[in-house]
Amino acid sequence: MSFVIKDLCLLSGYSIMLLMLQAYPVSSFTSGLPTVLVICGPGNNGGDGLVCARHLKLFGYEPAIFYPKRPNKTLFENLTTQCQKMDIPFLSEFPQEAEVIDGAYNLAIDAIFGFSFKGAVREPFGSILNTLKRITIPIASVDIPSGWDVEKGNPEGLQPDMLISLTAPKQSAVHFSGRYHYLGGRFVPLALQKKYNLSLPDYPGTECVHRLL
Ligand SMILES: NC(=O)C1=CN([C@@H]2O[C@H](COP(=O)(O)OP(=O)(O)OC[C@H]3O[C@@H](n4cnc5c(N)ncnc54)[C@H](OP(=O)(O)O)[C@@H]3O)[C@@H](O)[C@H]2O)[C@H](O)CC1
Repeated sequence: MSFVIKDLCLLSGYSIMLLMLQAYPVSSFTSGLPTVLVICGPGNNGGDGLVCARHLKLFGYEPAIFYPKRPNKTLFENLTTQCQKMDIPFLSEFPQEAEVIDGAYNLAIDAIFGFSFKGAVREPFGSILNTLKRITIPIASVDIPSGWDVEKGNPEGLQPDMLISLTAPKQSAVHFSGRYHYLGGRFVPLALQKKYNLSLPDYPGTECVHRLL
């Protein structure tokens, strides 16, 4: 059964936005605008970030995107255009100082790498992750904290406040120690659940997300 990646990115990105509304509602941002920094990587995890930014904007947040390595693929070009047409700013460079990020944003969304991350981090993402490790505003990681091994995690890596597992929690999720762990993406057909012996929780009613922690 082949999924259409773009649909799954769209569903995942929407699910991610729903969790933001639950865990970090606009009203909780006491210091002014609910500004959110979305850092997008070069693959589908980055695609999730683009979709999430667009939905956050619709719900009253003020996202800004840093997207340093953009694949020459129509899907990602279109997702980028959608954000541009919604006046979501794309940063031309990444603030190296953690204090600058802490001062300008109330939340960071880590949509850099998901389950295809492997090996030593290649630039510019090594520097980006080093800065993100020093910020004090909450970080929400999409699917897997970027820089973590999908199974073993990374004790020296990012320690996000929120983890949004997509489809099913990855093995590394056992190492997650933040406050919020959600499962998003109500799009796994029963046949696939049975085929991969996935024991996914039931989503109540019309919910697309499920809080695990
Ligand atoms: N695949 C699906 O069914 C869906 C996935 N979703 C989300 O997407 C990710 C997995 O997406 P994928 O595109 O397979 O890969 P990533 O986004 O995790 O990584 C993308 C690229 O990152 C580069 N990379 C990998 N390792 C490193 C490294 N050590 N240093 C620097 N860069 C690295 C690599 O690109 P290169 O061109 O540089 O080789 C990867 O291609 C999944 O986790 C979900 O979040 C959708 O949500 C739904 C469907």
